[in-house]
Amino acid sequence: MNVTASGPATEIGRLAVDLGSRRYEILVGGGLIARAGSLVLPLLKNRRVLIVTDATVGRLYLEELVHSLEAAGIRQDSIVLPPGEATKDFRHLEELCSRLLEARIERNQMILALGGGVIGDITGFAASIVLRGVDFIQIPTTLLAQVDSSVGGKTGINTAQGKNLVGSFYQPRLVLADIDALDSLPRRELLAGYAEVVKYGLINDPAFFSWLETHGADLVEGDTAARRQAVMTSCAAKAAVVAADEREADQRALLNLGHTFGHALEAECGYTDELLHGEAVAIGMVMAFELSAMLGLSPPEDTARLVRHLAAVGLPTSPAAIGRDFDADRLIHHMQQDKKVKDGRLTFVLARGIGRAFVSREVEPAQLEALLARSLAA
Ligand SMILES: NC(=O)c1ccc[n+]([C@@H]2O[C@H](COP(=O)([O-])OP(=O)(O)OC[C@H]3O[C@@H](n4cnc5c(N)ncnc54)[C@H](O)[C@@H]3O)[C@@H](O)[C@H]2O)c1
Ligand SMILES: O=C(O)C(=O)C[C@@H](O)[C@H](O)[C@H](O)COP(=O)(O)O
Ligand SMILES: [Zn+2]
Repeated sequence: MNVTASGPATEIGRLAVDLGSRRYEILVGGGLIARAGSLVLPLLKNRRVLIVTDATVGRLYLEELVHSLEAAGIRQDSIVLPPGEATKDFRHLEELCSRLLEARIERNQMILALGGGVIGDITGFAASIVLRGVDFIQIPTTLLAQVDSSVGGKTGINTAQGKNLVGSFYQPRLVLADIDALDSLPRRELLAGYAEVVKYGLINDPAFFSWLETHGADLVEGDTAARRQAVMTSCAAKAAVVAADEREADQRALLNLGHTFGHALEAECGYTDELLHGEAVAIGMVMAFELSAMLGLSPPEDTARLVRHLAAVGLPTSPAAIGRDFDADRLIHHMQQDKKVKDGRLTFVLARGIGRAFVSREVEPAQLEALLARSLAA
């Protein structure tokens, strides 16, 4: 943990994702939506943009964004999709592409994705395929999107076979993370995003995990400085991984900690509000630590410490918290669709303790079954 984010809330924190000619900046601070016009202007080849948002975010922030663009002399059209994970599907992708084309989008125009991870993922994917590629900018409005989904260029949709199974690697040209937008976020959504923040501590930053144990509750309760610090630290961690391994040949898989289990739980819940992505990740991270402890790799005290912290802020820590019965075979069936499967073998992100995650293809089917039997009985 070496990013410091002091200074007034309106001061802009700047980070970069170093991808050579596709390098882009992540700007973090207050009031960025209101300043978006002047911030995006230098990247535009044409003074017309297309905004994609969802109905909830649109009601809250579209007018402010449009006003800021107009003040900078930028014309805009907007497309509003329904809120929620169910929007990340083929039907809405088709609708979005059609509406971009009906709006006569041109290759030299910019798309602005204003919203959470759902809007960022589907808009980024549409941007990568419409006219064979149009530039886009991420304006993330959830904690999850600010610390994770807006950075790194994973775009896509869910399919009947599983989570994010159709998509592309397509980097944005800029990320504008306006931390003031987090003030209107429902607590449940904020907590879901917090799970991905905790993930960075668990992967390779034990000092950040300790910092979260001290400041996490303040962050959840609305402490702007704590939010800014957490977004900066998370984005710096993600940017470093993405710059080193953009297409997940190797170490980017660490960012998937908790996701092999989490995505299987989400699939079983049908991508509804029953289980949010971040909640699934919280439970999945505990399961990854339990599996690591079961294999004698990680001290059981670290699993207990993780569970204590997640529970203290109000996140679920086991499948039982979801309130439905899961079948181990069905979860394994979903896991077999994971994009990390190689030569038919599941890949897991395990840990040797907090801050010491690693990628493993050594988990035997019987060990996974034993872990699931234990987790599902808890
Ligand atoms: N591409 C990646 O690297 C990556 C990383 C992590 C997660 N994801 C994906 O992100 C998605 C989850 O994203 P999410 O948690 O942001 O969900 P989301 O986009 O569904 O947003 C959550 C809810 O909050 C509302 N909302 C958004 N901003 C708001 C605000 N400022 N105030 C009030 N309400 C607001 C939305 O309308 C929505 O109802 C999942 O599909 C997940 O797979 C992608
Ligand atoms: O950026 C990454 O890489 C991640 O794995 C971040 C995850 O938090 C995110 O949920 C991602 O969409 C999962 O990727 P997937 O490849 O498992 O679908
Ligand atoms: Zn995730």
